[in-house]
Amino acid sequence: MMVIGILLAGGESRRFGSPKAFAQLDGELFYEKAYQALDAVCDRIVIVAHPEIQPRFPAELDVITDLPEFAGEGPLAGILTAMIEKLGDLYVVLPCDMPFVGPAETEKLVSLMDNTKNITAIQTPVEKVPLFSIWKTGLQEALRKELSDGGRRVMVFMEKAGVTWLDSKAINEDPSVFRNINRPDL
Ligand SMILES: Nc1nc2c(ncn2[C@@H]2O[C@H](COP(=O)(O)OP(=O)(O)OP(=O)(O)O)[C@@H](O)[C@H]2O)c(=O)[nH]1
Repeated sequence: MMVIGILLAGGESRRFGSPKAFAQLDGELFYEKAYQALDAVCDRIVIVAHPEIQPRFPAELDVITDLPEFAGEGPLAGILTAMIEKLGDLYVVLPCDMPFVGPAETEKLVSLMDNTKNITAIQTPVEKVPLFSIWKTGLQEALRKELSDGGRRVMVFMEKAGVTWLDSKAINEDPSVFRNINRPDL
């Protein structure tokens, strides 16, 4: 079983004002936090980065950019790119802007994965959290079609592909662990 981690860092960070992957929390960069969380459960990790920040990552990391035909077209473009570039059985997706998710959370998510569905993700009492999720292989063609048809919305694709939404409490009692940082003051 080959488990690939997909670290999403291909966004514009417009609301944040500077690249979120390189923002800091407790002396660590956001992308380092996400990397450590993925490292606990993945055989390999691929960072799908915005071209402008690709050179800033350490040379030993595997950093790619979106497929040219879908570049910058949102998280689905990043996920498809990683799935095409790295063949695996399972893909654990984590965005660079969820710095409170750590190894304990990725381990629980993997252990609670619903094998009967293509995607397993979580929902807190207030919202669904589509980008902290596990995707089975075999979705590449459906993803390509979705993007070619102009589909950009992650949750729309997830529902079409088949998704189980786990209660976030099963992974961490505190729902604020699953918040994503969009602005510098949050
Ligand atoms: N590979 C890739 N990742 C993306 C793309 N757009 C967003 N992401 C990532 O998906 C996650 C959620 O992104 P958002 O916060 O919605 O968007 P953002 O572009 O980073 O920020 P804003 O410009 O403020 O909307 C982050 O980890 C982004 O880096 C994209 O086009 N390609």
